[in-house]
Amino acid sequence: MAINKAPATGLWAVVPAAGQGTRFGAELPKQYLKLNGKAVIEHSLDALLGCCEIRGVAVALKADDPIFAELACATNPIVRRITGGAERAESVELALASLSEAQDGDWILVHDAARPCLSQRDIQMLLAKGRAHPVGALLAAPVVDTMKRATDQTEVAETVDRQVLWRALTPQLFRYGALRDALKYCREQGLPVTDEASAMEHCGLQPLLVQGSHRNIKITYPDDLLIAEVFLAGANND
Ligand SMILES: Nc1ccn([C@@H]2O[C@H](COP(=O)(O)OP(=O)(O)OP(=O)(O)O)[C@@H](O)[C@H]2O)c(=O)n1
Ligand SMILES: C[C@](O)(CO)[C@H](O)COP(=O)(O)O
Repeated sequence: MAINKAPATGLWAVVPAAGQGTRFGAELPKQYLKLNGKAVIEHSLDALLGCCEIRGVAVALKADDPIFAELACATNPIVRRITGGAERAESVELALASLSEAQDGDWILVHDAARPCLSQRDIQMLLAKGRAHPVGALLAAPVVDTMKRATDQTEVAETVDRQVLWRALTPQLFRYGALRDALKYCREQGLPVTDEASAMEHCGLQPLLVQGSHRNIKITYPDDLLIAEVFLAGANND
């Protein structure tokens, strides 16, 4: 893999793309579905590759993935492919391990392949605020609905104060060594990790929430693809 030359502390990216897209229910994993003429994952990678500070991008794929290699972004010299794991956290851990040139103090952006509407503005804001924070940061969006806690019978137990509730987005930005250590600790302890911030939280750390665009959706269900089409078409007005 060629490496972008950049001074000082390094910046690298990891893209978990080894999911099946079970909830989406398409024949292909959702990251390979067409969105405005390109695969979903190409949009996600293009956003990262637009950040010229990034030295290398490790993409975690399912074993024997036949599709990624056919995409134009697969030939980008700073993109490397690795085989992911059964869970997203395992895919991220394996991708981190493949970045053998990275130093413990370098920064890592972890971004879902399934989030194709990431803007340069959000990447730059996350980098500026996250690198100034001792732990690191994640893009996030405040919840917009009234939030209820449910009983076991799916009745309302209480209304939860939404002022303190945020939706976790990606990218998430952490130091290479600290993130590797946190993911390893959670794996060994059997702790649930649905995003990188949760691994850091299990280690007693408090990542910074950086408010990002509500357009940075994760493709989960078929309707999300239609919404992403509209968001991408209007991306210049973001
Ligand atoms: N074992 C896994 C599972 C998920 N992912 C990636 O993590 C991101 C977010 O996961 P999610 O939206 O849950 O994707 P899927 O696991 O594909 O979806 P589903 O849960 O509906 O099967 C996606 O880019 C997905 O490809 C991964 O790299 N490795
Ligand atoms: C990392 C993530 O995108 C943050 O919202 C999300 O946790 C991954 O998706 P999942 O649906 O929880 O697997």
